[in-house]
Amino acid sequence: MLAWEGLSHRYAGAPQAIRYADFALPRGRHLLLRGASGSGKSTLLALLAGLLRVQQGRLAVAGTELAGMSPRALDAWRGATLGVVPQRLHLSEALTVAENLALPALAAGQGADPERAAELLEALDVADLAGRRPHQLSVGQAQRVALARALMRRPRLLLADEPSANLDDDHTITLLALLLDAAEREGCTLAIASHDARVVEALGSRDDVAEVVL
Ligand SMILES: Nc1ncnc2c1ncn2[C@@H]1O[C@H](COP(=O)(O)OP(=O)(O)OP(=O)(O)O)[C@@H](O)[C@H]1O
Repeated sequence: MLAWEGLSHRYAGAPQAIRYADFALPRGRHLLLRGASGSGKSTLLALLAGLLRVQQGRLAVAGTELAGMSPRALDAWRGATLGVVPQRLHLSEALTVAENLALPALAAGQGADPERAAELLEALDVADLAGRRPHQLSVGQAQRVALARALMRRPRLLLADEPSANLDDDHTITLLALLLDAAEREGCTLAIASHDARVVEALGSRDDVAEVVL
């Protein structure tokens, strides 16, 4: 599902490249990417998502070798393969929850899928919030909506960058359970980047989670 070899990334003007030790995610495992601030977690997630181009080395995600793909091909691949729960949720305030869930399909030039949206909101226990706008949601509800949006197009890989940032202990534990449950139900692989000790403690001991420490 995920593997890289000889992978490094150098930002323009940076004195040196960030180098990643070779890694292959065992089948059936989720990924916990951890490391100190500035160690390169977000950069690696951006590479996995095809948002940064592979400059050096090889990177295979869900059976696709990303090095050498054109930006256009990467865009299409990303939309069909990945779901992303961003650190700041980026729900559109101008739209209702249901409309926010229609965005991924519309962005890909496809029709909205209200049945899929309803199914996900139900599974995430926020079915009654479909008509609300993001500012009318609690923190935990907004997290669920962002997760539902990430799952709309049935991704094979679900990426979450520092999902517990700004969450208290209870919300953090609940969110991790939601992410793991959703990955199980949807049959997708989860990749979480975090330097939060609570996340590391909750996920590090699970035998369905492999860790990469940067
Ligand atoms: N656009 C950029 N241009 C130049 N340098 C960058 C850029 N983005 C990140 N960096 C640098 O690359 C290194 C890795 O950054 P990255 O954001 O991947 O780390 P991180 O492990 O996700 O950190 P954090 O936990 O603080 O979010 C850091 O030294 C950072 O300063």
